[in-house]
Amino acid sequence: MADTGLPPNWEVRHSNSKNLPYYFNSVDKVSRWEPPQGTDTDKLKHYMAANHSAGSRPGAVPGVPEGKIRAAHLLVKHRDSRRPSSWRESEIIRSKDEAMDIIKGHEQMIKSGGISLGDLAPTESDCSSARKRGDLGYFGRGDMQKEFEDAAFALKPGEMSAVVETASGLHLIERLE
Ligand SMILES: O=C(O)CN(Cc1ccccc1)C(=O)c1nc(-c2ccccc2)[nH]c1C(=O)O
Repeated sequence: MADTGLPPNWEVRHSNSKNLPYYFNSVDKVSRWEPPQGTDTDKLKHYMAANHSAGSRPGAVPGVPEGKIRAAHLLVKHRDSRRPSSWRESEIIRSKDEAMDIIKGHEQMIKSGGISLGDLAPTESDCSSARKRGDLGYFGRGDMQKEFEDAAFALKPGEMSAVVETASGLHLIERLE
């Protein structure tokens, strides 16, 4: 079976009614228009180019907007953040150095395998995306602050950035797709 880059039990099928490929899980019997989490989109891109290129842009991955990636992040704000307030604290007074100590602690816990970024974000992130495990959805170049964009686009799916500083605060970024 050609390597689609999809997680186990997932396959690419074709919807004749919509004339579009979709993704089907042969065990759970579920289907979706977007590739499931954990897809290696580079491998899927090559598979699609070789097997489903009829009518679609070369290298296109159905359900993944062209040139976009999906990432989650954990944001620790400080008193010099552009908006030193969040769902967690109405007034954030910690210093940037204190924020750095906090986010480095989160980085170590994630790197040690003790906990994932998606498990930490809901309680520890100062971003409104905390309620979505830090998931920001798909975004392209030009959508985010430049430092954030450059760090996110340098990651491979599944990788986490070092601490990234933006006007919003200090971030850890995990590329999801
Ligand atoms: O920077 C500002 O002037 C205010 N912001 C921007 C913002 C505010 C609310 C919702 C989304 C973005 C934030 O501070 C902020 N930035 C982010 C952010 C920054 C980079 C990537 C993703 C999110 N989240 C937040 C937030 O409160 O929830």
